[in-house]
Amino acid sequence: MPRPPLLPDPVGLHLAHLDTPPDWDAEFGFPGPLELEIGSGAGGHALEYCRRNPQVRFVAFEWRKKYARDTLDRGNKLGLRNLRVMEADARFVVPRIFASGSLDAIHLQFPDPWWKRAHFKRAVIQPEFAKLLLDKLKPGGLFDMRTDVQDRAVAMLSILEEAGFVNPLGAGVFHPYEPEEVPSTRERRYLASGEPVYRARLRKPA
Ligand SMILES: C[S@@+](CC[C@H](N)C(=O)[O-])C[C@H]1O[C@@H](n2cnc3c(N)ncnc32)[C@H](O)[C@@H]1O
Repeated sequence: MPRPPLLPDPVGLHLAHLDTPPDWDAEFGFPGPLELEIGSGAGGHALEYCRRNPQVRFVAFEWRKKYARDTLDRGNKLGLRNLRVMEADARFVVPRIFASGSLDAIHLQFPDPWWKRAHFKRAVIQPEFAKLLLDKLKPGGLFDMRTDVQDRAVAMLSILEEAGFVNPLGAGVFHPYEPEEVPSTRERRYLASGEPVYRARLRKPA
């Protein structure tokens, strides 16, 4: 009987297996700022951000195999040396592979497809994980959050501010749209339709 085809290894497995942070200079082959995206989906933000910012070493987490593999393939076709894609649950791997104070920025865009209140407990941003992300950022580092779900936006902002992130615009205040921002795949749809997007640009205290 023919053997069933084996699934390819998850993208980024060599990093996901590590118990301690790698030497990121060796991994990328050059020094520079280190940034993280959680839930990169179809990769619209990760790919364009890496293209515009070749000096940034960018690690994108996306646990769905097809999205992760497509993003990596498209990044390779574009010749992006500064992108790593991790097909893994960010909540379990981020704690191990980034040292405290090592990240210059964290990007989290339209994270939760589960927008009902009853589903809040499944959300990526929970109090403990928010504290962990704060620890991984450098002093002054950026947390860039966007979502179209108002309830989730308010809840995430409150959890992040409670964890110690500083909102330069004042607690609970959303950030206006900036035309030079790199839109995510999902965000492009809302920019075209004019539907509201709730944005926050928070900082770790310097
Ligand atoms: C609603 S989509 C948005 C994708 C993209 N950020 C955008 O704006 O187009 C959320 C994505 O996050 C991914 N995701 C959710 N939780 C995750 C986790 N803990 N680790 C890795 N990926 C996750 C999902 O698979 C999904 O592709």
